[in-house]
Amino acid sequence: CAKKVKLAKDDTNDLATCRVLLAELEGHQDAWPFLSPVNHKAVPGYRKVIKKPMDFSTIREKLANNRYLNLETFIIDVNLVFDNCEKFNEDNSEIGRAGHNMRRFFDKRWTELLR
Ligand SMILES: Cn1cc(C(=O)NCCN)ccc1=O
Repeated sequence: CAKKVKLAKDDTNDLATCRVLLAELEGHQDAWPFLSPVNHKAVPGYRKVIKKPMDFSTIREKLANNRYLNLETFIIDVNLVFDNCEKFNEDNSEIGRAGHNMRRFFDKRWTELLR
């Protein structure tokens, strides 16, 4: 739009960008541990250790209900998924490795889309 303050970032396409990024995360072959909330009844210790659970289906729900203020608050939730994973899982484990792979993929994609 014309006549905006020069320093303001153009956030017009941020919602579409979040939807694209989330779809790509969900479609990744290593997304399986993160597609739905961790079942804390089936995973001993999870509820006590992880203070703010997050997963891709919860992010999709929040996006659909306009719960993200901007791209940054969306990225904070995506990173929460990976930070929780690192906290609870050994690096050298199936789920730990999936988390590292997904974080690497996400970092690459959002910088490509926004830089
Ligand atoms: C992200 N995460 C997932 C699980 C899990 O068991 N997910 C169900 C996969 N079918 C356990 C711990 C953990 O940190």
